[in-house]
Amino acid sequence: MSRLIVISNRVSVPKAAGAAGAQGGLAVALNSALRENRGIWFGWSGQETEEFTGHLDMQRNDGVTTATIDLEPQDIEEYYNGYANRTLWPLFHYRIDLTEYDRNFGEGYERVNRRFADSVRPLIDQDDLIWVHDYHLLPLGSMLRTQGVKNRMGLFLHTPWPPTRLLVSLPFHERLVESMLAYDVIGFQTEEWLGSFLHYLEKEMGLEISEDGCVQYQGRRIVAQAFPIGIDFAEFTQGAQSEEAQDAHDKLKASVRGRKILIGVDRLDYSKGLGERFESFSRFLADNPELASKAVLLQIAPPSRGDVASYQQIREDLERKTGHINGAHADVAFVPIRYVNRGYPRRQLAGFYRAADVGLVTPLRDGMNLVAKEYVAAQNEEDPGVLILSQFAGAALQMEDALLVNPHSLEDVSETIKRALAMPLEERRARHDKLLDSVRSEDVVHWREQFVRALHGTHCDAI
Ligand SMILES: O=P(O)(O)OC[C@H]1O[C@H](O[C@H]2O[C@H](CO)[C@@H](O)[C@H](O)[C@H]2O)[C@H](O)[C@@H](O)[C@@H]1O
Ligand SMILES: O=c1ccn([C@@H]2O[C@H](COP(=O)(O)OP(=O)(O)O)[C@@H](O)[C@H]2O)c(=O)[nH]1
Repeated sequence: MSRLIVISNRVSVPKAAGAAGAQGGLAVALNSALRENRGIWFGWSGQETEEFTGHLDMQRNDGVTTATIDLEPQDIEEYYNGYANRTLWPLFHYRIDLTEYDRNFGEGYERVNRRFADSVRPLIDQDDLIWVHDYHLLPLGSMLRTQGVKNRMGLFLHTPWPPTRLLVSLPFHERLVESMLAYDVIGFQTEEWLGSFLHYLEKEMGLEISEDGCVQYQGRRIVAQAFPIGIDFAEFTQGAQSEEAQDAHDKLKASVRGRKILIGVDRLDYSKGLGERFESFSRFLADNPELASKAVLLQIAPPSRGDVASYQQIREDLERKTGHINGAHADVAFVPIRYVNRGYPRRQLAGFYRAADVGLVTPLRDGMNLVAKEYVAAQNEEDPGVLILSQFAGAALQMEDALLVNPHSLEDVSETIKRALAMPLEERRARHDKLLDSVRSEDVVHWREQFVRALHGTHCDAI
Protein backbone atom coordinates (compact mmCIF):
# COMPACT_ATOMS: atom_id res chain seq x y z
CA MET A 1 0.00 0.00 0.00
CA SER A 2 1.45 3.38 -1.00
CA ARG A 3 1.96 5.98 1.67
CA LEU A 4 -0.42 8.96 1.66
CA ILE A 5 0.80 12.52 2.02
CA VAL A 6 -2.25 14.58 2.88
CA ILE A 7 -1.89 18.35 2.56
CA SER A 8 -4.47 20.85 3.78
CA ASN A 9 -4.44 24.44 4.93
CA ARG A 10 -4.77 23.63 8.57
CA VAL A 11 -3.73 20.54 10.46
CA SER A 12 -6.01 19.79 13.34
CA VAL A 13 -4.52 17.12 15.57
CA PRO A 14 -7.17 14.97 17.23
CA LYS A 15 -6.47 16.01 20.83
CA ALA A 16 -6.43 19.71 20.10
CA ALA A 17 -9.51 19.38 17.93
CA GLY A 18 -11.40 17.56 20.67
CA ALA A 19 -10.56 20.29 23.13
CA ALA A 20 -11.53 23.09 20.79
CA GLY A 21 -14.79 21.41 19.95
CA ALA A 22 -15.51 22.93 16.57
CA GLN A 23 -13.07 21.72 13.97
CA GLY A 24 -15.09 21.73 10.75
CA GLY A 25 -15.95 18.82 8.51
CA LEU A 26 -12.64 18.66 6.67
CA ALA A 27 -10.60 18.11 9.83
CA VAL A 28 -12.99 15.47 11.08
CA ALA A 29 -12.81 13.57 7.79
CA LEU A 30 -9.02 13.76 7.43
CA ASN A 31 -8.37 12.62 10.96
CA SER A 32 -10.25 9.43 10.39
CA ALA A 33 -8.76 8.89 6.93
CA LEU A 34 -5.22 9.18 8.26
CA ARG A 35 -5.76 7.12 11.38
CA GLU A 36 -6.16 4.08 9.11
CA ASN A 37 -3.26 4.85 6.78
CA ARG A 38 0.41 5.09 7.44
CA GLY A 39 1.07 8.57 6.16
CA ILE A 40 1.69 12.21 6.96
CA TRP A 41 -0.66 15.16 7.27
CA PHE A 42 1.09 18.38 6.33
CA GLY A 43 -0.16 21.95 6.70
CA TRP A 44 -0.23 25.16 8.66
CA SER A 45 -0.05 24.83 12.44
CA GLY A 46 -2.53 27.66 12.93
CA GLN A 47 0.32 29.56 14.69
CA GLU A 48 2.10 32.79 13.79
CA THR A 49 5.83 33.32 13.57
CA GLU A 50 7.64 36.63 13.13
CA GLU A 51 9.77 35.33 10.30
CA PHE A 52 9.03 32.25 8.18
CA THR A 53 11.83 29.68 8.57
CA GLY A 54 10.24 26.61 6.97
CA HIS A 55 10.85 24.71 10.22
CA LEU A 56 8.76 21.53 10.27
CA ASP A 57 7.21 20.49 13.53
CA MET A 58 6.69 16.72 13.34
CA GLN A 59 4.40 15.01 15.84
CA ARG A 60 2.60 11.73 16.30
CA ASN A 61 -0.82 11.98 17.91
CA ASP A 62 -3.52 9.36 18.25
CA GLY A 63 -2.18 7.33 15.30
CA VAL A 64 -1.68 10.33 12.99
CA THR A 65 1.73 11.80 12.00
CA THR A 66 1.55 15.52 11.41
CA ALA A 67 4.10 17.95 9.99
CA THR A 68 3.29 21.63 10.40
CA ILE A 69 4.78 25.01 9.59
CA ASP A 70 4.08 28.39 11.19
CA LEU A 71 3.20 31.36 8.99
CA GLU A 72 3.99 35.07 9.21
CA PRO A 73 1.19 37.51 10.11
CA GLN A 74 1.28 38.94 6.58
CA ASP A 75 0.89 35.41 5.16
CA ILE A 76 -2.13 34.74 7.34
CA GLU A 77 -3.70 38.06 6.44
CA GLU A 78 -3.19 37.82 2.68
CA TYR A 79 -3.53 34.08 2.15
CA TYR A 80 -6.00 32.77 4.78
CA ASN A 81 -8.06 35.86 5.70
CA GLY A 82 -7.43 37.35 2.25
CA TYR A 83 -7.48 35.30 -0.93
CA ALA A 84 -8.88 32.10 0.63
CA ASN A 85 -11.64 33.59 2.76
CA ARG A 86 -12.32 37.04 1.28
CA THR A 87 -12.00 36.03 -2.36
CA LEU A 88 -12.39 32.34 -3.13
CA TRP A 89 -14.77 31.28 -0.32
CA PRO A 90 -17.49 33.85 -1.11
CA LEU A 91 -17.04 33.41 -4.87
CA PHE A 92 -17.26 29.61 -4.60
CA HIS A 93 -20.43 30.02 -2.50
CA TYR A 94 -21.99 32.22 -5.21
CA ARG A 95 -21.62 35.39 -3.06
CA ILE A 96 -20.07 37.66 -5.62
CA ASP A 97 -21.40 40.59 -3.54
CA LEU A 98 -18.99 39.64 -0.73
CA THR A 99 -16.04 38.74 -2.95
CA GLU A 100 -13.06 41.08 -2.58
CA TYR A 101 -10.29 41.24 -5.15
CA ASP A 102 -6.97 42.62 -3.98
CA ARG A 103 -3.64 42.10 -5.72
CA ASN A 104 -1.88 41.62 -2.38
CA PHE A 105 -4.20 38.73 -1.53
CA GLY A 106 -3.31 37.02 -4.81
CA GLU A 107 0.41 37.52 -4.21
CA GLY A 108 0.14 36.28 -0.63
CA TYR A 109 -1.80 33.22 -1.82
CA GLU A 110 0.93 32.30 -4.31
CA ARG A 111 3.70 33.00 -1.79
CA VAL A 112 2.15 30.74 0.84
CA ASN A 113 1.43 27.99 -1.69
CA ARG A 114 5.12 28.18 -2.64
CA ARG A 115 6.09 27.97 1.04
CA PHE A 116 3.92 24.88 1.37
CA ALA A 117 5.57 23.34 -1.70
CA ASP A 118 9.13 24.09 -0.47
CA SER A 119 8.41 22.72 3.01
CA VAL A 120 6.59 19.53 2.07
CA ARG A 121 8.94 18.61 -0.81
CA PRO A 122 11.61 16.92 1.39
CA LEU A 123 8.94 14.70 2.99
CA ILE A 124 7.87 13.16 -0.33
CA ASP A 125 9.22 9.72 -1.28
CA GLN A 126 9.09 8.30 -4.77
CA ASP A 127 5.99 6.09 -4.36
CA ASP A 128 3.92 8.38 -2.17
CA LEU A 129 0.45 9.41 -3.22
CA ILE A 130 -0.15 13.11 -2.66
CA TRP A 131 -3.64 14.26 -1.72
CA VAL A 132 -4.19 18.02 -1.52
CA HIS A 133 -7.33 19.54 -0.01
CA ASP A 134 -9.41 22.55 -0.75
CA TYR A 135 -9.49 26.05 -2.13
CA HIS A 136 -6.54 27.28 -0.08
CA LEU A 137 -4.12 25.18 -2.12
CA LEU A 138 -5.32 25.05 -5.72
CA PRO A 139 -1.89 25.94 -7.29
CA LEU A 140 0.18 23.77 -4.94
CA GLY A 141 0.26 20.81 -7.35
CA SER A 142 1.67 22.86 -10.19
CA MET A 143 4.37 24.30 -7.89
CA LEU A 144 5.37 20.78 -6.86
CA ARG A 145 5.48 19.73 -10.53
CA THR A 146 7.81 22.69 -11.23
CA GLN A 147 10.09 21.31 -8.52
CA GLY A 148 10.21 17.99 -10.36
CA VAL A 149 7.66 16.01 -8.32
CA LYS A 150 6.40 13.19 -10.56
CA ASN A 151 4.20 11.41 -8.00
CA ARG A 152 0.49 10.85 -8.55
CA MET A 153 -1.24 13.91 -7.13
CA GLY A 154 -4.91 14.55 -6.42
CA LEU A 155 -6.93 17.57 -5.33
CA PHE A 156 -10.25 17.36 -3.50
CA LEU A 157 -12.36 20.50 -3.28
CA HIS A 158 -14.62 20.54 -0.20
CA THR A 159 -16.60 23.58 -1.32
CA PRO A 160 -18.89 24.12 -4.28
CA TRP A 161 -17.38 25.08 -7.63
CA PRO A 162 -19.12 28.16 -9.08
CA PRO A 163 -20.83 28.46 -12.46
CA THR A 164 -18.50 29.72 -15.21
CA ARG A 165 -20.31 33.06 -15.50
CA LEU A 166 -19.43 33.81 -11.86
CA LEU A 167 -15.91 32.43 -11.97
CA VAL A 168 -14.88 34.60 -14.89
CA SER A 169 -15.31 37.66 -12.64
CA LEU A 170 -12.15 36.56 -10.81
CA PRO A 171 -9.06 38.32 -12.16
CA PHE A 172 -6.57 35.71 -13.45
CA HIS A 173 -9.16 32.93 -13.28
CA GLU A 174 -7.48 31.21 -16.27
CA ARG A 175 -4.18 31.02 -14.42
CA LEU A 176 -5.81 29.55 -11.32
CA VAL A 177 -7.74 26.86 -13.20
CA GLU A 178 -4.80 26.03 -15.44
CA SER A 179 -2.66 25.45 -12.36
CA MET A 180 -5.19 22.86 -11.16
CA LEU A 181 -4.51 20.76 -14.25
CA ALA A 182 -1.17 19.72 -12.74
CA TYR A 183 -3.08 17.21 -10.59
CA ASP A 184 -3.89 13.73 -11.89
CA VAL A 185 -7.26 13.58 -10.14
CA ILE A 186 -9.57 16.50 -9.35
CA GLY A 187 -12.42 15.61 -7.02
CA PHE A 188 -15.64 17.46 -6.22
CA GLN A 189 -18.39 16.80 -3.70
CA THR A 190 -21.20 16.51 -6.26
CA GLU A 191 -21.95 16.07 -9.94
CA GLU A 192 -23.25 19.64 -9.98
CA TRP A 193 -19.92 21.23 -9.02
CA LEU A 194 -18.11 18.77 -11.28
CA GLY A 195 -20.36 19.82 -14.17
CA SER A 196 -19.54 23.51 -13.56
CA PHE A 197 -15.82 22.76 -13.59
CA LEU A 198 -15.99 20.76 -16.81
CA HIS A 199 -18.11 23.50 -18.36
CA TYR A 200 -15.32 25.99 -17.61
CA LEU A 201 -12.68 23.72 -19.18
CA GLU A 202 -14.76 23.38 -22.34
CA LYS A 203 -15.97 26.95 -22.73
CA GLU A 204 -13.02 28.97 -21.45
CA MET A 205 -10.11 26.69 -22.32
CA GLY A 206 -11.51 24.86 -25.33
CA LEU A 207 -10.59 21.45 -23.87
CA GLU A 208 -12.27 18.22 -24.88
CA ILE A 209 -13.62 16.03 -22.12
CA SER A 210 -14.41 12.35 -22.51
CA GLU A 211 -17.70 10.95 -21.16
CA ASP A 212 -16.02 9.65 -18.04
CA GLY A 213 -14.39 12.98 -17.14
CA CYS A 214 -10.93 12.50 -18.71
CA VAL A 215 -9.07 15.50 -20.07
CA GLN A 216 -5.77 15.66 -21.89
CA TYR A 217 -3.66 18.72 -21.19
CA GLN A 218 -0.05 19.39 -22.14
CA GLY A 219 0.64 15.69 -22.64
CA ARG A 220 -0.88 14.63 -19.30
CA ARG A 221 -4.17 12.88 -18.56
CA ILE A 222 -6.37 14.21 -15.80
CA VAL A 223 -9.60 12.81 -14.44
CA ALA A 224 -12.29 14.95 -12.80
CA GLN A 225 -14.94 13.13 -10.76
CA ALA A 226 -17.45 13.52 -7.93
CA PHE A 227 -16.58 11.85 -4.60
CA PRO A 228 -19.21 12.86 -2.01
CA ILE A 229 -17.64 12.91 1.44
CA GLY A 230 -19.26 11.05 4.36
CA ILE A 231 -18.91 10.88 8.11
CA ASP A 232 -16.88 8.38 10.10
CA PHE A 233 -20.01 6.37 10.79
CA ALA A 234 -18.43 3.73 13.03
CA GLU A 235 -16.63 6.27 15.20
CA PHE A 236 -19.56 8.65 15.34
CA THR A 237 -22.16 6.05 16.32
CA GLN A 238 -19.80 4.64 18.94
CA GLY A 239 -19.44 8.15 20.39
CA ALA A 240 -23.20 8.54 20.30
CA GLN A 241 -23.50 5.58 22.74
CA SER A 242 -21.08 7.15 25.23
CA GLU A 243 -21.94 8.40 28.69
CA GLU A 244 -21.00 11.92 27.57
CA ALA A 245 -23.58 11.77 24.78
CA GLN A 246 -26.24 10.38 27.13
CA ASP A 247 -25.57 13.14 29.68
CA ALA A 248 -25.81 15.84 27.02
CA HIS A 249 -29.06 14.30 25.77
CA ASP A 250 -30.61 14.09 29.23
CA LYS A 251 -29.62 17.62 30.25
CA LEU A 252 -31.01 19.15 27.10
CA LYS A 253 -34.26 17.16 27.31
CA ALA A 254 -34.78 18.09 30.95
CA SER A 255 -34.15 21.76 30.25
CA VAL A 256 -36.97 22.08 27.66
CA ARG A 257 -39.62 20.52 29.89
CA GLY A 258 -41.55 18.61 27.25
CA ARG A 259 -41.14 21.10 24.40
CA LYS A 260 -40.13 19.93 20.94
CA ILE A 261 -36.50 20.67 20.04
CA LEU A 262 -35.20 21.88 16.69
CA ILE A 263 -31.43 21.88 16.36
CA GLY A 264 -28.97 23.73 14.12
CA VAL A 265 -25.18 23.20 14.34
CA ASP A 266 -23.07 25.38 12.06
CA ARG A 267 -19.88 27.41 12.02
CA LEU A 268 -20.87 31.06 12.18
CA ASP A 269 -20.66 31.50 8.41
CA TYR A 270 -22.92 33.47 6.06
CA SER A 271 -23.08 30.43 3.75
CA LYS A 272 -24.97 28.49 6.42
CA GLY A 273 -28.14 30.61 6.09
CA LEU A 274 -28.54 31.26 9.81
CA GLY A 275 -30.29 34.62 9.41
CA GLU A 276 -32.84 33.12 7.01
CA ARG A 277 -33.26 30.14 9.37
CA PHE A 278 -34.04 32.39 12.34
CA GLU A 279 -36.50 34.43 10.24
CA SER A 280 -38.20 31.23 9.09
CA PHE A 281 -38.52 30.02 12.66
CA SER A 282 -39.95 33.39 13.63
CA ARG A 283 -42.47 33.06 10.77
CA PHE A 284 -43.38 29.59 12.06
CA LEU A 285 -43.98 31.00 15.56
CA ALA A 286 -46.10 33.85 14.19
CA ASP A 287 -48.15 31.61 11.87
CA ASN A 288 -48.74 28.90 14.45
CA PRO A 289 -49.50 30.59 17.79
CA GLU A 290 -50.89 27.31 19.19
CA LEU A 291 -47.43 25.71 18.71
CA ALA A 292 -45.33 28.75 19.57
CA SER A 293 -44.67 27.87 23.20
CA LYS A 294 -44.20 24.19 22.37
CA ALA A 295 -40.99 24.37 20.30
CA VAL A 296 -37.45 25.58 20.98
CA LEU A 297 -34.71 26.21 18.43
CA LEU A 298 -31.24 25.37 19.77
CA GLN A 299 -28.64 26.93 17.47
CA ILE A 300 -25.02 26.02 18.17
CA ALA A 301 -22.84 28.42 16.18
CA PRO A 302 -19.12 28.49 17.03
CA PRO A 303 -17.42 31.64 15.71
CA SER A 304 -15.34 31.20 12.56
CA ARG A 305 -12.86 33.38 10.60
CA GLY A 306 -13.46 36.27 12.97
CA ASP A 307 -10.81 38.52 11.36
CA VAL A 308 -12.86 38.78 8.17
CA ALA A 309 -15.38 41.65 8.09
CA SER A 310 -18.24 39.66 6.52
CA TYR A 311 -18.00 37.19 9.43
CA GLN A 312 -18.07 40.00 12.00
CA GLN A 313 -21.11 41.34 10.18
CA ILE A 314 -23.03 38.06 10.21
CA ARG A 315 -22.31 37.71 13.91
CA GLU A 316 -23.75 41.16 14.64
CA ASP A 317 -26.77 40.51 12.41
CA LEU A 318 -27.56 37.27 14.20
CA GLU A 319 -27.23 38.81 17.63
CA ARG A 320 -29.68 41.52 16.61
CA LYS A 321 -32.08 39.05 15.02
CA THR A 322 -32.02 36.67 17.98
CA GLY A 323 -32.74 39.53 20.40
CA HIS A 324 -35.56 40.77 18.21
CA ILE A 325 -37.22 37.35 17.76
CA ASN A 326 -36.82 36.36 21.39
CA GLY A 327 -38.15 39.75 22.48
CA ALA A 328 -41.23 39.28 20.30
CA HIS A 329 -42.03 35.64 21.17
CA ALA A 330 -40.63 34.93 24.65
CA ASP A 331 -42.57 34.99 27.88
CA VAL A 332 -41.38 34.95 31.46
CA ALA A 333 -40.70 31.21 31.49
CA PHE A 334 -39.75 30.58 27.87
CA VAL A 335 -37.29 31.76 25.22
CA PRO A 336 -37.81 30.37 21.68
CA ILE A 337 -34.22 30.61 20.36
CA ARG A 338 -31.23 29.39 22.35
CA TYR A 339 -28.30 30.83 20.48
CA VAL A 340 -24.94 29.48 21.63
CA ASN A 341 -21.63 30.88 20.31
CA ARG A 342 -19.35 28.03 21.29
CA GLY A 343 -18.25 24.68 19.94
CA TYR A 344 -18.92 21.29 21.56
CA PRO A 345 -17.04 18.01 21.30
CA ARG A 346 -18.82 15.67 18.92
CA ARG A 347 -19.92 13.19 21.57
CA GLN A 348 -21.94 15.91 23.22
CA LEU A 349 -23.24 17.02 19.85
CA ALA A 350 -24.40 13.45 19.24
CA GLY A 351 -26.47 13.62 22.44
CA PHE A 352 -27.96 16.97 21.40
CA TYR A 353 -28.81 15.65 17.93
CA ARG A 354 -30.54 12.62 19.43
CA ALA A 355 -32.59 14.78 21.77
CA ALA A 356 -33.79 16.96 18.89
CA ASP A 357 -37.09 16.22 17.12
CA VAL A 358 -35.97 18.17 14.06
CA GLY A 359 -32.53 18.76 12.51
CA LEU A 360 -32.62 22.12 10.75
CA VAL A 361 -29.84 22.24 8.15
CA THR A 362 -30.54 25.12 5.80
CA PRO A 363 -27.35 26.49 4.21
CA LEU A 364 -27.72 28.84 1.24
CA ARG A 365 -24.86 26.94 -0.38
CA ASP A 366 -22.66 24.21 1.12
CA GLY A 367 -20.08 21.87 -0.42
CA MET A 368 -21.49 18.88 1.49
CA ASN A 369 -22.62 19.48 5.12
CA LEU A 370 -21.63 16.70 7.47
CA VAL A 371 -23.95 17.91 10.23
CA ALA A 372 -26.93 16.63 8.19
CA LYS A 373 -25.34 13.18 8.11
CA GLU A 374 -24.39 13.24 11.80
CA TYR A 375 -27.96 14.19 12.74
CA VAL A 376 -29.27 11.09 10.95
CA ALA A 377 -26.59 8.82 12.44
CA ALA A 378 -27.37 9.97 15.98
CA GLN A 379 -31.12 9.26 15.92
CA ASN A 380 -32.94 6.60 17.88
CA GLU A 381 -34.07 4.21 15.13
CA GLU A 382 -37.32 3.38 16.96
CA ASP A 383 -38.35 7.00 17.32
CA PRO A 384 -36.22 9.11 14.96
CA GLY A 385 -36.33 12.85 14.42
CA VAL A 386 -36.90 14.52 11.05
CA LEU A 387 -34.16 16.11 8.94
CA ILE A 388 -35.02 19.36 7.15
CA LEU A 389 -32.32 19.95 4.58
CA SER A 390 -31.54 22.75 2.14
CA GLN A 391 -31.72 21.77 -1.51
CA PHE A 392 -28.50 23.79 -1.92
CA ALA A 393 -26.33 21.61 0.34
CA GLY A 394 -24.22 19.04 -1.49
CA ALA A 395 -25.71 16.48 0.93
CA ALA A 396 -29.18 16.97 -0.60
CA LEU A 397 -28.22 14.88 -3.64
CA GLN A 398 -27.70 11.82 -1.44
CA MET A 399 -30.45 12.59 1.08
CA GLU A 400 -33.64 12.86 -0.90
CA ASP A 401 -35.63 11.30 1.96
CA ALA A 402 -35.04 14.37 4.09
CA LEU A 403 -37.60 17.17 3.81
CA LEU A 404 -35.83 19.29 1.20
CA VAL A 405 -36.44 23.03 1.38
CA ASN A 406 -35.51 26.27 -0.31
CA PRO A 407 -33.76 28.17 2.52
CA HIS A 408 -34.52 31.51 0.87
CA SER A 409 -38.27 30.92 1.24
CA LEU A 410 -39.42 31.69 4.79
CA GLU A 411 -42.83 30.20 3.94
CA ASP A 412 -41.36 26.94 2.67
CA VAL A 413 -39.14 26.46 5.73
CA SER A 414 -41.86 27.54 8.18
CA GLU A 415 -44.44 25.15 6.67
CA THR A 416 -41.87 22.35 6.57
CA ILE A 417 -41.12 22.85 10.27
CA LYS A 418 -44.85 22.43 10.95
CA ARG A 419 -44.95 19.29 8.79
CA ALA A 420 -41.88 17.83 10.49
CA LEU A 421 -43.26 18.38 13.99
CA ALA A 422 -46.51 16.64 13.03
CA MET A 423 -44.98 13.78 11.05
CA PRO A 424 -46.38 10.36 12.05
CA LEU A 425 -43.96 7.82 13.51
CA GLU A 426 -44.33 5.48 10.54
CA GLU A 427 -43.26 8.12 8.03
CA ARG A 428 -40.40 9.26 10.26
CA ARG A 429 -39.12 5.70 10.47
CA ALA A 430 -39.46 5.05 6.74
CA ARG A 431 -37.55 8.21 5.86
CA HIS A 432 -34.92 7.66 8.53
CA ASP A 433 -34.28 4.04 7.47
CA LYS A 434 -33.40 5.13 3.94
CA LEU A 435 -31.30 8.08 5.08
CA LEU A 436 -29.41 5.92 7.55
CA ASP A 437 -28.62 3.35 4.86
CA SER A 438 -26.88 5.93 2.71
CA VAL A 439 -25.10 7.66 5.60
CA ARG A 440 -23.80 4.27 6.75
CA SER A 441 -22.68 2.97 3.35
CA GLU A 442 -21.38 6.21 1.84
CA ASP A 443 -19.17 6.99 4.82
CA VAL A 444 -15.72 8.54 5.08
CA VAL A 445 -14.01 5.18 4.50
CA HIS A 446 -15.90 4.75 1.24
CA TRP A 447 -14.96 8.32 0.22
CA ARG A 448 -11.28 7.78 0.97
CA GLU A 449 -11.17 4.41 -0.79
CA GLN A 450 -12.83 5.81 -3.90
CA PHE A 451 -10.49 8.78 -4.05
CA VAL A 452 -7.34 6.78 -3.39
CA ARG A 453 -8.40 4.22 -6.02
CA ALA A 454 -8.76 7.03 -8.56
CA LEU A 455 -5.38 8.39 -7.48
CA HIS A 456 -3.74 5.02 -8.14
CA GLY A 457 -5.78 4.63 -11.27
CA THR A 458 -5.34 4.11 -14.91
CA HIS A 459 -8.87 5.37 -15.59
CA CYS A 460 -7.88 7.74 -18.39
CA ASP A 461 -5.23 5.59 -20.03
CA ALA A 462 -7.49 4.84 -22.99
CA ILE A 463 -7.70 8.44 -24.22
O1 LIG B 1 -10.60 25.91 8.70
P1 LIG B 1 -11.72 26.91 8.86
O2 LIG B 1 -11.48 28.18 8.08
O3 LIG B 1 -12.05 27.15 10.31
O4 LIG B 1 -13.05 26.26 8.24
C1 LIG B 1 -13.51 24.94 8.52
C2 LIG B 1 -13.68 24.12 7.24
O5 LIG B 1 -14.76 24.69 6.49
C3 LIG B 1 -15.01 24.19 5.18
O6 LIG B 1 -15.58 22.88 5.22
C4 LIG B 1 -16.03 22.19 4.05
O7 LIG B 1 -15.72 20.81 4.18
C5 LIG B 1 -16.71 19.93 4.70
C6 LIG B 1 -16.16 18.51 4.61
O8 LIG B 1 -15.95 18.15 3.27
C7 LIG B 1 -18.02 20.08 3.93
O9 LIG B 1 -19.01 19.20 4.46
C8 LIG B 1 -18.48 21.52 4.04
O10 LIG B 1 -19.65 21.68 3.23
C9 LIG B 1 -17.43 22.49 3.58
O11 LIG B 1 -17.87 23.81 3.96
C10 LIG B 1 -13.73 24.27 4.38
O12 LIG B 1 -13.94 23.79 3.06
C11 LIG B 1 -12.58 23.56 5.06
O13 LIG B 1 -11.38 23.74 4.33
C12 LIG B 1 -12.38 24.16 6.45
O14 LIG B 1 -11.41 23.41 7.14
O1 LIG C 1 -19.65 22.67 18.05
C1 LIG C 1 -19.33 22.03 17.06
C2 LIG C 1 -19.80 22.35 15.77
C3 LIG C 1 -19.42 21.55 14.71
N1 LIG C 1 -18.57 20.50 14.89
C4 LIG C 1 -18.23 19.62 13.77
O2 LIG C 1 -17.83 20.36 12.63
C5 LIG C 1 -18.22 19.67 11.46
C6 LIG C 1 -18.91 20.65 10.53
O3 LIG C 1 -18.85 20.12 9.26
P1 LIG C 1 -19.80 20.56 8.08
O4 LIG C 1 -19.44 19.74 6.91
O5 LIG C 1 -21.25 20.48 8.47
O6 LIG C 1 -19.49 22.12 7.82
P2 LIG C 1 -18.12 22.97 7.72
O7 LIG C 1 -17.96 23.64 9.04
O8 LIG C 1 -17.02 22.02 7.40
O9 LIG C 1 -18.40 23.97 6.64
C7 LIG C 1 -19.12 18.52 11.87
O10 LIG C 1 -18.40 17.30 11.82
C8 LIG C 1 -19.48 18.87 13.29
O11 LIG C 1 -19.72 17.77 14.14
C9 LIG C 1 -18.07 20.20 16.14
O12 LIG C 1 -17.31 19.24 16.29
N2 LIG C 1 -18.47 20.97 17.20
